Amino acid sequence: METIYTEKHKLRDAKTELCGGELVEPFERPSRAEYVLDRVRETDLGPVSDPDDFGMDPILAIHDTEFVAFLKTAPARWKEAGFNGEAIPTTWVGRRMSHIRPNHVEGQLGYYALAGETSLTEGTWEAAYASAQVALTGAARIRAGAGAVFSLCRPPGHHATADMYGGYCFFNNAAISAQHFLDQGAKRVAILDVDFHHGNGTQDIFYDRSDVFFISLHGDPLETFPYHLGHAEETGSGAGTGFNLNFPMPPDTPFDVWQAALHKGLARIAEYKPDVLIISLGVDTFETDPISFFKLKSDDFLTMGADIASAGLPTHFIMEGGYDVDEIGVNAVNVLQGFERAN
Ligand SMILES: NCCCNCCCCCS
Ligand SMILES: [Zn+2]
Repeated sequence: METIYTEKHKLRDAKTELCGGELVEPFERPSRAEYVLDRVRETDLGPVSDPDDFGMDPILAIHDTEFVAFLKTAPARWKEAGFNGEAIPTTWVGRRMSHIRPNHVEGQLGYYALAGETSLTEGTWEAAYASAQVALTGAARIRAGAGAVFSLCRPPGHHATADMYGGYCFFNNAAISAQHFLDQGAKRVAILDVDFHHGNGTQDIFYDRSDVFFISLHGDPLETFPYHLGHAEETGSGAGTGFNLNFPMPPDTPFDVWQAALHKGLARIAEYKPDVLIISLGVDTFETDPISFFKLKSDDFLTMGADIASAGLPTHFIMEGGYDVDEIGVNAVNVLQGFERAN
């Protein structure tokens, strides 16, 4: 299986994350992509290629122009406003408050942020742009006939909506890939999000549409991030009713319970008959992941990959989360190897 990767992910190198009332070293750090790349090479998974550049249009097909411009200018504006640390929001649109966008960068941070752990820094925009190109290049490989491809995206994307960032995400790489497939002639795209955290951004983007079927297996939002979306009763709206499927699961969920939900999701994907399957591949479902609470073991990721292969669809794997840095390479590539062996 070919891997698409770029060194430009290193431009996203925030020094602080707000966690537990402290500024800590971010969990979403450059070494994550390097561990995965090392494992790709160690296992001879396949060639590693640089991304092509598809420009801004596929990003703007998903994200609002003002939001994209904000991400680009906010770090410099933050400094000009006299703040010394990295740009972290401190105010949000509370209940029954106005949705008029403030002028001041401090107000705009809360207007565009859905969470406060993710600092905005110089280089973030460029890294997010490059990550989207990694996704788009993977999509192009599938369109050119590849049965499967791995877009080693960093920063991740599944928490980003059309006009909000957070949860370490800025541009929604899976959504950008899905829209690109549709713009290039696909009729139906399924996105299966196996990251521990609900893909609130991807759900939000396609919630009222039937041409993208979004399925997510994740920690119950009553107990974990993103907290404010991801419940089972969220099944889509308008034309999208029935094309959104959430499987929230409790703390300490073991693989057999998780896999039962996967099989239900794969059955619904088979009924939907998509032209392509996009996998939002987060491996923070791992038993020792520092910010999650499922109990998958490394071998379970091999089984996960084999189960995904059983769908028999062209499959675009897009890297999302996974934070137990040492193990992230083994677990992510185990999914890809399990997929390959089953094919
Ligand atoms: N103190 C940790 C809080 C983490 N909150 C954001 C989690 C984003 C996961 C992206 S896959
Ligand atoms: Zn996650």
